[in-house]
Amino acid sequence: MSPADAPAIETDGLTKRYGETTAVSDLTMTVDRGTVYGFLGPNGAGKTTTMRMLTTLVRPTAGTARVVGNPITDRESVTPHIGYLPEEPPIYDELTGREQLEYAAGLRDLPEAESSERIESMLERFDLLEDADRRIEGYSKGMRQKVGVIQAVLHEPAVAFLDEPTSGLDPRAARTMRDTIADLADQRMTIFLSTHILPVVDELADEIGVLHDGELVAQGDPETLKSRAETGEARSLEDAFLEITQETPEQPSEPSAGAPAE
Ligand SMILES: Nc1ncnc2c1ncn2[C@@H]1O[C@H](COP(=O)(O)OP(=O)(O)OP(=O)(O)O)[C@@H](O)[C@H]1O
Repeated sequence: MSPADAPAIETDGLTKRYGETTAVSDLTMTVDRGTVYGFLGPNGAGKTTTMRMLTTLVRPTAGTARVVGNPITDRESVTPHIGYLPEEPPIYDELTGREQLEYAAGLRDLPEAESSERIESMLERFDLLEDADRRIEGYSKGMRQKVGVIQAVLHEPAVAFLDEPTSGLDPRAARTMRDTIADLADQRMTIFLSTHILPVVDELADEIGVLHDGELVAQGDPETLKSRAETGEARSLEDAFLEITQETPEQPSEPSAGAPAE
């Protein structure tokens, strides 16, 4: 399969252990191109570890994964196709917002004319134009977050991994963020979206995966996850999430509703 036809993400038995702790256990999943995949799970479920493996920052203990057809063990083949917004975006206090984005574009070898146009339009979209020539050390948390997101998608990667993209944003900026994610997905970018803010996932995700104690315990589109398996009755995504991730030591991997994970 050529990279152009390959799914955005495919994992097979992906596992990461840290000593006695199994952070991610036998994760097998497929994310289609151009979709928003909501990646949910309680604190410590293994979401960040999964994203760090898929972005080549951490090596799996076992299993395999491909991002647009490229094995994650081959960092050079994967990185041109991905963007990553981690919890703490890698930005430099001593640069201005605009300089930071120009620097990020340079690392990606973007042609200057194209990148400066894109930087301007993203700065405008996120209401950062007025502050673009101030040093980042004077930015608020939300302003830093905006710069982090812009630099994750500036090179129009095939897959953007976004960890809590609306963190620290005021309601208007959070709205802009959600609209931007929807626009990017319309342009066939795949968004791998990890957040605890369930209405954001409910609004944007085509598919949701729920991780619990390192295992994928439920997967499906939002409506499927929200409908009670036994009665078909609808509930909120929050109710579904709480039910799926409640501690059931006797049957730890049996979600009570929603499509079971593959
Ligand atoms: N570098 C590490 N060394 C040891 N244990 C780790 C390391 N990174 C993660 N873990 C452990 O792996 C498990 C999964 O952590 P991870 O950060 O992936 O969870 P998460 O789902 O992203 O949580 P949160 O929602 O709180 O950010 C946790 O038990 C954590 O303590």
